[in-house]
Amino acid sequence: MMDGESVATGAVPAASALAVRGLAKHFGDKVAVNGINLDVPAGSFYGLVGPNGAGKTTALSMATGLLRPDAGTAWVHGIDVWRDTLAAKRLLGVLADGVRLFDRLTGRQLVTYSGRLRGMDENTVAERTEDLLRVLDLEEAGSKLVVDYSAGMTKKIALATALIHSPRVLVLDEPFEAVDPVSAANIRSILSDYAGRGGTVIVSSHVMDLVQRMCSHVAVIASGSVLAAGTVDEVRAGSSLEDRFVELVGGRSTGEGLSWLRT
Ligand SMILES: Nc1ncnc2c1ncn2[C@@H]1O[C@H](COP(=O)(O)OP(=O)(O)OP(=O)(O)O)[C@@H](O)[C@H]1O
Repeated sequence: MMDGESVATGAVPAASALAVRGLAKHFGDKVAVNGINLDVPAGSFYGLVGPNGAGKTTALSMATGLLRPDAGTAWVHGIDVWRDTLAAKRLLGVLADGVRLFDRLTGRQLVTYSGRLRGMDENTVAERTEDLLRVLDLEEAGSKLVVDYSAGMTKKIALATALIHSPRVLVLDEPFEAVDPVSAANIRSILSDYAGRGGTVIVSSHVMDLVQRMCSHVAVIASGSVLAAGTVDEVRAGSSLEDRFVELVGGRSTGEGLSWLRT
């Protein structure tokens, strides 16, 4: 579907891994998300891009059962996120932006806790926790308190908590922010393998080059509305995604800039 066009209401979009219809949220006078529609095909690697304050985090929070929408709803594999929140959450792994972790636990304890909370058995949780710590280069840090982690380590341990139960749909808000290049490459290959095996990944990112290389689909959001959505090739329409993004969103300053900023 292009440009978030409206669809017939009433039908449950069961074919999509994640679908949202008419999703809206305002904070006081500020319209953060302005009635958006999106369809994320199952098995896709879906990028969500947009300028700062575009509404990406708000939209993803509403789509994953973390923030109640003013209007509209979301479905995960046909399950209404706001009618059957628990069932929808079982299918989801979420890396939320800025959500507090239980940071008085060690990394290993936090990941273990997430697995146990999902009802997984102890041995599987222990095995997967070690696997995750290893591929995310957190083996040593696993016995440190999360409160003492760097920003990148915190991002990686939060990602581990989103992966432990092998969800059908992963929703990751800026998963590469503050993460070093080697860990980022490891995370990219984990996510690509996962999508290759039928999982669905939705990532928000500001790195256009990464989205262009990594994602099969992309939606461009600005001022709470979807400006374009589809496969990456459809959206970039022969240009680079970065050029297309600037063209769609505008806002490049061409003036003199900060003439006083000099040595
Ligand atoms: N809890 C809140 N209270 C008030 N305003 C909010 C709140 N959360 C978000 N907003 C506002 O809603 C708008 C959308 O914010 P949101 O965090 O969804 O943007 P974003 O696209 O994720 O931005 P970024 O790329 O900078 O992370 C912004 O104008 C923001 O100031």
